[in-house]
Amino acid sequence: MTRDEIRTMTKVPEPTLRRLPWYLAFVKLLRGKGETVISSTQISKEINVDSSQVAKDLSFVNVTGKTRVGYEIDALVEELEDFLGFTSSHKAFLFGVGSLGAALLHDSGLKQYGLDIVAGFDVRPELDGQIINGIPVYHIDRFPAMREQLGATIGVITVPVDKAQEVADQIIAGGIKGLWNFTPFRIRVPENIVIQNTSMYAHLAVMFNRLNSTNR
Ligand SMILES: NC(=O)c1ccc[n+]([C@@H]2O[C@H](COP(=O)([O-])OP(=O)(O)OC[C@H]3O[C@@H](n4cnc5c(N)ncnc54)[C@H](O)[C@@H]3O)[C@@H](O)[C@H]2O)c1
Repeated sequence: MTRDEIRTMTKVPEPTLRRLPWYLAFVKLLRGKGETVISSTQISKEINVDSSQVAKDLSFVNVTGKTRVGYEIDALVEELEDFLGFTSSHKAFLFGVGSLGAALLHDSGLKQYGLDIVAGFDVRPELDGQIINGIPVYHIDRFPAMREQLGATIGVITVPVDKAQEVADQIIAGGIKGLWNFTPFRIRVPENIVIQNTSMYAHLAVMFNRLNSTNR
């Protein structure tokens, strides 16, 4: 079996997937400063991750470092972006154009990372037909037709917590395959559906807890 075949068959550990964007951001910064090569030791020092772990993480990506020289930065950036799915465009719909949903529609950074929100949906009639940051907003009733027309397969969920499951069921039935859930509700999904829960507040709780224990 070739190295590439082994790579595609191996399930990438989630911690690796979480660390790789940190490496990417760092090497892009270095590239901006005119650097052309980087070693895993340098990445390790900057990101504060063991250098053998950095090498192991990068072994999932299609790059090979040269002994005592390291990785070519251009190639590393290109391969990391490609590997992380940031170079291809993933079409998404956003459900719940309230305070968080509208803020996400305003975030142009998502597109740079490969998430292209092509429409927003809400139940409030006054939002139907509005354009936010170039993105059209429709009444949720128009979801089946728009799904057919625009072909998005990812749903960003920013509805009130008590509506999360209902909206998820509705959009999965309509063909959505991946959910990026911002609500604090643990949405249940069929096995073939990918779900990613994201909470700023969970990170905040970790920070508060650490602050309390370090400043005691
Ligand atoms: N993950 C995070 O870090 C984070 C941060 C902020 C808020 N949240 C969560 O995000 C969600 C939204 O918060 P918010 O402050 O933007 O609330 P909000 O009330 O401002 O917005 C919710 C929107 O959803 C719409 N909505 C209600 N039912 C709907 C349905 N069936 N289909 C489509 N749209 C529907 C409402 O009309 C409203 O516009 C909440 O669940 C909140 O807990 C998460």
